[in-house]
Amino acid sequence: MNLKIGCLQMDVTYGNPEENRESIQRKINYLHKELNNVDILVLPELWDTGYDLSRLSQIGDWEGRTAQSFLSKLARQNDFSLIGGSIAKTNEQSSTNTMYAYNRNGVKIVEYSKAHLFQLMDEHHYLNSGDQKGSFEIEGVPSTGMICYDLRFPEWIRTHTSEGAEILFVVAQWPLARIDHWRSLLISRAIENQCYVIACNRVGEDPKTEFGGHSMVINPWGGVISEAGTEETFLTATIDVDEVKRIRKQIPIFQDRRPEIY
Ligand SMILES: O=C(O)CCC(=O)C(=O)O
Repeated sequence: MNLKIGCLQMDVTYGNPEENRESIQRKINYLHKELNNVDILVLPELWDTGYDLSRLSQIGDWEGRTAQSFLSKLARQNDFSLIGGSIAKTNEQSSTNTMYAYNRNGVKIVEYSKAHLFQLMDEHHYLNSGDQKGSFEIEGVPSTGMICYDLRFPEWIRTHTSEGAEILFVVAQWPLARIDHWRSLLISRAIENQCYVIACNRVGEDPKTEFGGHSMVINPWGGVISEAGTEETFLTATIDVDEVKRIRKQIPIFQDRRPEIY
C-alpha cells in the first residue's frame, strides 16, 4: 500500500501560539493543490510556543484544548490524517510537550507526551515528562510518534517497534549545531528497526538557538527518499508500507533478538 506523506518544515514565531496557528493555516491554504492527495501531514515540535518555556503559565495551551480543536478541524477539512507535531499542554500544576494525531474524520488517535526531557534546552525546569507509550494506528498502519530528544533513546523506540510499529514519526526542534547527529540517528533508527522514519524539524531561530531543518523520509533499508534543506519547505514522499514486511522477512531481526540475555 502506498501512502503520500507531507512534512511542513516551518519557522515558528517565539512565544506566539496565535500567530503560529495562523501561519499553519496560511501555509495549508497556499498548498491546497499539493495537499490534495496527501494522506498524512506532519508538523514540527512545539509549533505553538517554540521554546519560550519560562512563559508557559501565560502562553501554554490550557489542557491542549485550543490545539486539539485546531488540529482536528485541519484534518477533517483537508481530508488527511495529521501528526500534529507537539504543543505545550498546560494546567495549574505543570506543562508537557505533547503530540496529538488525528484521522481524516478529525478523531484523535493518540496523545503522547515527550518521555525524555532535554536539559540542554531547560525542559526539565519547565516541563513534566510523559510516561505513556506513543503507539497508534494511522491509515491502517501501526505506528509510533516520538518527540525530538526521544530519538536518542533506541530502547524506547524499540519498545514500540517490537510491538509492531512500522512507521516512526519524529517531530523536532533540532538545532543546526547537531544536525549531523539528527541525520545519523534517524537513518540508524530506520535500519535497526526496519521501519519507515518520517521526521519533521523546524527551521529559523529563537533567542538562543538556530534550528537545522533537514526533515527526512527514510525507508526501512535506511535509504533517504526525500530530504529538505534549512529553509521552510513542504517536503513530500510516497512510501510503500509493504516494504517493511518484506525487509523484516529478509533479515528477521525481531525473531532473532534475544531479550532474555540483554
Ligand atoms: O538531542 C539533541 O541534540 C536535540 C534535542 C532537542 O533539541 C530537543 O529535544 O528539543
